[in-house]
Amino acid sequence: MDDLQGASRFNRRAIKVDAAQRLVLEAALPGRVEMVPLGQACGRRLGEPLTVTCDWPPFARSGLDGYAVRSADTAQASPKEPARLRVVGTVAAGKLASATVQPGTAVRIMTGGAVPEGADAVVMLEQTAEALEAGLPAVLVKRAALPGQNIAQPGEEFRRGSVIAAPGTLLRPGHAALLGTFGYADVPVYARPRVAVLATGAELQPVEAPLAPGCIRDSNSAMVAALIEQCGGVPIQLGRLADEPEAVAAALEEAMLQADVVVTTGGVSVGDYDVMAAIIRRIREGRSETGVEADEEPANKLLFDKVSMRPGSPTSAALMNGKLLFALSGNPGACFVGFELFVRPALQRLQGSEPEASLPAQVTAKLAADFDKGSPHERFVRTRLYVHSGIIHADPLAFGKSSMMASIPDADGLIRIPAGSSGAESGALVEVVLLNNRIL
Ligand SMILES: Nc1nc2c(c(=O)[nH]1)N[C@H]1C(S)=C(S)[C@@H](COP(=O)(O)OP(=O)(O)OC[C@H]3O[C@@H](n4cnc5c(N)ncnc54)[C@H](O)[C@@H]3O)O[C@H]1N2
Ligand code: MOO
Ligand SMILES: [Mg+2]
Repeated sequence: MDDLQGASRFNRRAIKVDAAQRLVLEAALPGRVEMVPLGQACGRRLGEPLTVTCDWPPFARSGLDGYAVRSADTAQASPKEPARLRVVGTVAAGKLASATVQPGTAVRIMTGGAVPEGADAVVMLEQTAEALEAGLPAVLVKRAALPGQNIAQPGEEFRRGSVIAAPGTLLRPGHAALLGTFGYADVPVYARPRVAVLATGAELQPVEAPLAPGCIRDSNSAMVAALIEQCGGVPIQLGRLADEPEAVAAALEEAMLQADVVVTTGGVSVGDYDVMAAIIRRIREGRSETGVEADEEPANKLLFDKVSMRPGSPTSAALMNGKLLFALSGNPGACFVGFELFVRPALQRLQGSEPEASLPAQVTAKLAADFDKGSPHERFVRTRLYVHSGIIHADPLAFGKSSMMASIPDADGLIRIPAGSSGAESGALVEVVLLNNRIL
């Protein structure tokens, strides 16, 4: 494997996590916009600004079941001396009144009904009594009504033309209510980024295979695919690749044709068969023969090939054929952390989220146990989070080594132990990167 030999294998320059994240967000730009039925829009990011299509409510609307009246007619009303009004019609929701409300009259009205002309208040049913006036239906109103009472005025909640939500907004069920109200049967949303997943490593067996000596099953592909789904992307699992640079380069070329982003795992360190390190080095040294080089923005460009962090220090990212390529570490813990810190923000950005908002949210938490740190790099420690007396506590999980996965399912966050420190003591305040932007 001559391509993997030589001094250039070792002169990778580590950059800080924040700088690496900035490079990723500069390279990841919002992608295609597509129309989806309203029922499928929640959880997607809006692709175009949507505006209010009519004043809301669109008509003066009763908030109660009762009677539409002229408030002046009830000014002297009391339980002892109620106002007596002739009932000249009924309005069900969805129907219009046949009569207007003239002095001395009322119209029976249901919640959501259009308040008839002439009325300026609605009296709730419980404050009235049915009566007769010269043998015709009438109502006794026992309390003075205030002008406007129990009526939602046209346009009081929304004005036509105002913005419902800006592009990049993550649509929630509440947005569905607004979009339904304003007639958006189809909604423009950012297309789900298609993300190819490739695992490298001759030791990797398919999940369904029995264990062979020296081999393990490929678990990273399933984890990365699930993470991609969680970010709103569409995973395209392309399976496992042997540690053969030409075969891997060809597979990447193929993957770039069908995906917006390619994620590989494994082979990114300094081992003899670390094939992704060789591919990334070709890009760094401008030796990639593939792709058309644009004048301004090269189609093949290294973003970083080492990050000052643990786990995941050899994590690399590049543009290849103009597409984002993330080469995550093979160690499951490092693979997971690399995804959260770099791939997730890229997928958010591709779906229109603002650069700053694309980064995982961070909270300050109280450390629930001492944490000793062996490495001089910034450390990302998988942790459980819980709230006690209104304060977020971070309880570091056992089995947190880069090569270990036992702590990944229980992790709610990643404690950031700064570079240069020797760890942190129980009770100290620490910064925690949230996983999937959720505390619990
Ligand atoms: N001499 C040095 N050795 C290593 C260094 C170093 O700086 N100098 N860095 C270490 C660090 S840190 C990490 S992290 C790993 C990175 O390894 P690679 O990204 O090259 O990954 P592999 O060598 O392919 O595999 C590492 C480990 O993970 C297992 N693996 C790989 N793929 C999968 C998969 N799809 N599913 C489950 N497990 C997988 C693999 O069998 C290995 O055990 O390098 C250190 N070495
Ligand atoms: O940086 Mo590697 O991911 O520890 O172990
Ligand atoms: Mg390796």
